Amino acid sequence: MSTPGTQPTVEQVQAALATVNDPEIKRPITELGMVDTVEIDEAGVVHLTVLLTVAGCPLKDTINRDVTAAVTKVEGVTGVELQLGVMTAEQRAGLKEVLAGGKAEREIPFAQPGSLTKVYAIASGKGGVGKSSVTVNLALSMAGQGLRVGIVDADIYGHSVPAMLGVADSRPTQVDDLIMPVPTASGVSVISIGMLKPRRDQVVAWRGPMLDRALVQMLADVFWGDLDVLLLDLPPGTGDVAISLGQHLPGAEVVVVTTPQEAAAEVAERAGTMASMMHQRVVGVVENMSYLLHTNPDGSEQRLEVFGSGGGERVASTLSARFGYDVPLLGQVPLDPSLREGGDAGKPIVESDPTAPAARVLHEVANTLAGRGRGLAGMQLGLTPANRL
Ligand SMILES: Nc1ncnc2c1ncn2[C@@H]1O[C@H](COP(=O)(O)OP(=O)(O)OP(=O)(O)O)[C@@H](O)[C@H]1O
Repeated sequence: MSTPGTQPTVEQVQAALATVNDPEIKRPITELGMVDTVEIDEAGVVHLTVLLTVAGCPLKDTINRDVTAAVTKVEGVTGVELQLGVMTAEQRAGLKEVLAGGKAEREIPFAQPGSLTKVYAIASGKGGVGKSSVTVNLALSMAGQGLRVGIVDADIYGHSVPAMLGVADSRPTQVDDLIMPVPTASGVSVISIGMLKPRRDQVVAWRGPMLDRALVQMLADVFWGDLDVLLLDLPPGTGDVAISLGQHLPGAEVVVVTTPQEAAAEVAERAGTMASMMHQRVVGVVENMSYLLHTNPDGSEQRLEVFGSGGGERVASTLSARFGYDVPLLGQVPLDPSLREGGDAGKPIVESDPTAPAARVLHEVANTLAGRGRGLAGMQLGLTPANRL
């Protein structure tokens, strides 16, 4: 037993631990929430648990050595019993928050090589074809399967996603320069370019560099946590946002939304080609407003092709031929007043009327996209640097 006066205190041990940096993060382990428990017994032996960020951390020996050395130096310490544990997902989320909050340099988590988040950009040639409706319904359908889903609404003309999800009036909480995405009732996290404006009704003339900053802010300054899927609602066309996205997230894959109309299909092909120029893979085409189901007086059903037919098929086959890989038609979503009503009411059709034909098709598309694995097969290995285009 140590003599009176030399018994170390927990504070002294904590102060010693504060001198130990995590070797990878290069910040004190005490700041990172890695020190779990500290106890000192009567004999002056320090029993402590240090949590590693991931199991099998390759640098655990270094941490073990540094912690033991630092604590041994505290006056009165007669021994160190160090146990290494692993952070829970929640503790890791807390750690990430600490990191993102204090970071000067911004990093897009989804652009990091180890990112496990699938990123789908939903694009269209022209406005009003239902791109936002498709985005929110796919998100909710995937969330319904238990996936962690985030949406970035980058549509500068429409930014209608928050209203469709019932969070039109919500503003994101900000912790220092870290922005928390707005959670919806169904657990989807959303951030909209409209939320970055000081006032909702404010008109902003988004220009290239400003748009680029806004996109990076929505990707890097928002604490997304661990997402399985991130969906981006792009503005229609082949403009600045598509270029910025291609530069910042070349690994994003693109879903093209079109209507059956010839004119819509033609511009949709251009949006798809733009994505390919930015080395993004086009994973498929969704045809929306394909037909209206009409019940005849005799009870039989008929498909009224209000906007013509064949647009989705045409975009899919043109892009397949152009890129040399299969760009499938993922689904044909019928016109359905309850799809519009659901969007207007903040309760999209896959939740409000999940068995409606339109909802079924959207569920199918969501299943297809959610089921696509990661890997080189899904990546474009372009040789031209994106910023030269
Ligand atoms: N299949 C459908 N049946 C009925 N209404 C639909 C369908 N798809 C979309 N709509 C309605 O059409 C309107 C335009 O849809 P939406 O806002 O999703 O299009 P968008 O392509 O995102 O447009 P923008 O790019 O201009 O924002 C909305 O009112 C939406 O509710």
